[in-house]
Amino acid sequence: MQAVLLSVSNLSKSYDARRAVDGVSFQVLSGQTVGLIGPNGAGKSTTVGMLCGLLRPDAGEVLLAGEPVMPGTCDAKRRIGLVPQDLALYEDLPARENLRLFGALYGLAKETLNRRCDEVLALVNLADRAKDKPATFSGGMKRRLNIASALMHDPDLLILDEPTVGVDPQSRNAIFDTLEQLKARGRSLIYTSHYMEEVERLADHIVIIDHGKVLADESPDALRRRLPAQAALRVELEAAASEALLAGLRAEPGVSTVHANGAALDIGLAQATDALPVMAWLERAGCRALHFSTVRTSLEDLFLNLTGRTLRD
Ligand SMILES: Nc1ncnc2c1ncn2[C@@H]1O[C@H](COP(=O)(O)OP(=O)(O)OP(=O)(O)O)[C@@H](O)[C@H]1O
Repeated sequence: MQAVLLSVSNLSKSYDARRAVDGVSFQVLSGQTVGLIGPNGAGKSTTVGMLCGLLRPDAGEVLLAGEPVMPGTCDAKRRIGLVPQDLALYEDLPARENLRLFGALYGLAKETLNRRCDEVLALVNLADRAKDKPATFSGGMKRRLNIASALMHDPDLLILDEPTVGVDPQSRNAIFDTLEQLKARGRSLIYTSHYMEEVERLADHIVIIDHGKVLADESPDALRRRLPAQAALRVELEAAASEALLAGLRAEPGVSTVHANGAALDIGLAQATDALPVMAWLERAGCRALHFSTVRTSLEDLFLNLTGRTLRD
């Protein structure tokens, strides 16, 4: 059985009257990747700040291998690497010198510094740009260097706060390659995002957070089993449907959910094959469809189902 590396219990934090994090608990097992997902303002960055000991919780505690992580403590924090949402790099210092600086801050000896620079530059695929300044890098390359700097002290747990914001698709894939390599080497990761497909790709376990509270804390497979619909029928009608019609639609066999946004209907179906009977029902009810499509549901739909809102506005 995997040992518990990080244990988060009942974390809470308010900014004045606003409760940003409200009783958050979860665990990260050794070697596990946990995806922390929620919309803008859900409380992810505030949680991350407390996990790294940068922010003091109002209540609750964070233990890394049994040791408390708090502002002012040191030992446990040395085992954590943080990739913050905002880039933390010196633009006019060559990439390798940036890394040496971060390594020196962690007290690495000279030989270890040089070796780790080579290792992490190779890991993030920037070995050929070691002498160049970040000021000449693309957004994605800067992100990769930012990840490299958090890895200099070879942490057991790497925490990444929305590492793909402003990143081109090629660099995004390079970031995933790096993280997959770290996973294969047994490192533990916490990855925050408001993109479910990113979290699904990497995470062994997903914690869904909204308004500072944990809504779900399960494996991707267990979450998928909670989806009320396996497919969705999206229909654009000529005019908005009446409440009576929506109620009738909800009562139809095979229909699990109906969300209406003006003339657009998003109909959750138990099976993709329920789409045709539902279209026939709409026609019999006198609704003219201008456009329709069917899609397989994804974990993004689970968030919609749990909160009535989409992950991104
Ligand atoms: N320093 C601060 N002072 C006051 N309020 C804050 C501060 N930092 C965050 N908040 C508020 O706390 C709530 C949670 O914010 P937080 O940044 O933790 O969420 P998030 O999920 O990381 O969002 P995003 O994806 O936009 O970064 C929000 O309502 C935010 O406005």
